[in-house]
Amino acid sequence: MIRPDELQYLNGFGNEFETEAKEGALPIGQFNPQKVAFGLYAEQFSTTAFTMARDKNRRTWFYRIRPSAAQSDYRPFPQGLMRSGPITEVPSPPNLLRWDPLPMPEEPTDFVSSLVTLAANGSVGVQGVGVHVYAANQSMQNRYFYNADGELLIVPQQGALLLHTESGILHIAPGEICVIPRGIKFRVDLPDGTARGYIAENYGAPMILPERGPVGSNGFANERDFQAPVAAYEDIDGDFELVCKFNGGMFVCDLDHSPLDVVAWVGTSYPYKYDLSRFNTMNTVSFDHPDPSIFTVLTSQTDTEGTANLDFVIFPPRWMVAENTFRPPWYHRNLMSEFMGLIEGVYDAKEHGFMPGGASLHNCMTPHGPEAVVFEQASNADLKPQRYEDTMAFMFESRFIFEPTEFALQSTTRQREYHACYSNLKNYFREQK
Ligand SMILES: O=C(O)Cc1cc(O)ccc1O
Ligand SMILES: [Fe+2]
Repeated sequence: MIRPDELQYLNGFGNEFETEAKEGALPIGQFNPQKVAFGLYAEQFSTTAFTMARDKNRRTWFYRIRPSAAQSDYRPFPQGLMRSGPITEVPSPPNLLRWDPLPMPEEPTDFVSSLVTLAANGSVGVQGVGVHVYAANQSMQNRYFYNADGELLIVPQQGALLLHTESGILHIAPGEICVIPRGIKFRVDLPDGTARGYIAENYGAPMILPERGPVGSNGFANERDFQAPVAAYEDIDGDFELVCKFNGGMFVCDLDHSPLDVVAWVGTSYPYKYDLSRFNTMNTVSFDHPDPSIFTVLTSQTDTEGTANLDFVIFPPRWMVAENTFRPPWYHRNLMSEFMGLIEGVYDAKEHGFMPGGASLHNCMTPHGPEAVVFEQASNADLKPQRYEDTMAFMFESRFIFEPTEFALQSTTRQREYHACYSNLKNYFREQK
């Protein structure tokens, strides 16, 4: 298996990149010459409408051994526990919800077969988000996958992923993330034998970097730290399956060659990775607890300004220095709905029960905040500078209510007593009267 240090990347966010695995494969000065070099086929791949504004337009030209059209008809593929928004199989309760990590499978299970939907919102393929988890113990064999319903933001929690994509190869380990555009074909190898993590399937506008406002021209996630792969191709014949998720359904077709046969590409739509430790965290150096939007890595915007389809927010290691301040998250009720996961360590609002690989869901107007014991500690803490170490929680935040799946509500991993973490909050007012 390829080692991470053998891979090369193109640095930057939102750039038009060009890369060729064989010198001379990229046409110069035009996109579709009468004959492409080396007998390659030209194929345009668009992940925004042709007419999208120039700064948001995403399309890539592939120069490949065979066009993607060289494939069989599709037939149904087992749906498993993969679901899409809207979730109508069970009513969505406004309850606080939390889950233990998904156990590793006992049977050989690859990335695609292991996908389980915990929640989804919006309308598949158009706007909204699907929230999935994976727990796999086998590399994908003779099988490739693409998602026609949205881009995939993959957040590994345990075990690295080696992603062989049409655009090239990416290695992501826990602490890194990647985004795979809608439609890009890929297969997943597991360098560590097993892997577990979270996925936000973004049906809406492709993710971009949030504005920096008065912070200026540097900080938060910096463009130069995003990495796209260089072109790499497989020229192999054989019996292959191409699985796809399309309009919420799972389908499969046959191929007699590898679909990862792109020798060169130029464009603005490509997978990219980001190391979360590169996030330049901003926070108060005086008092009070800022809104968590200050930790936004990537955002998918809607037509309503400032109201995201999906924000990807992290809670990284950082110094806490706020004076005369209750430092953990305050108690709150929000318009925006919050799905949270934990990559490693402990999250400051929840020292118990929110485990690496686990998840919580606090939907629109569902009240939450620090558990009772954290309230006691933080209200009485000596407020010297304190470094939060070895921790990385994240949030998928959306304007649309995350509807849990039937599996999520019925699963034995669901912590039915989660709400009890608030039951010991005392009436101090009466004591102090
Ligand atoms: O609910 C949470 O833990 C996420 C969160 C963190 C924070 O610091 C402020 C608000 C918020 O929703
Ligand atoms: Fe919250």
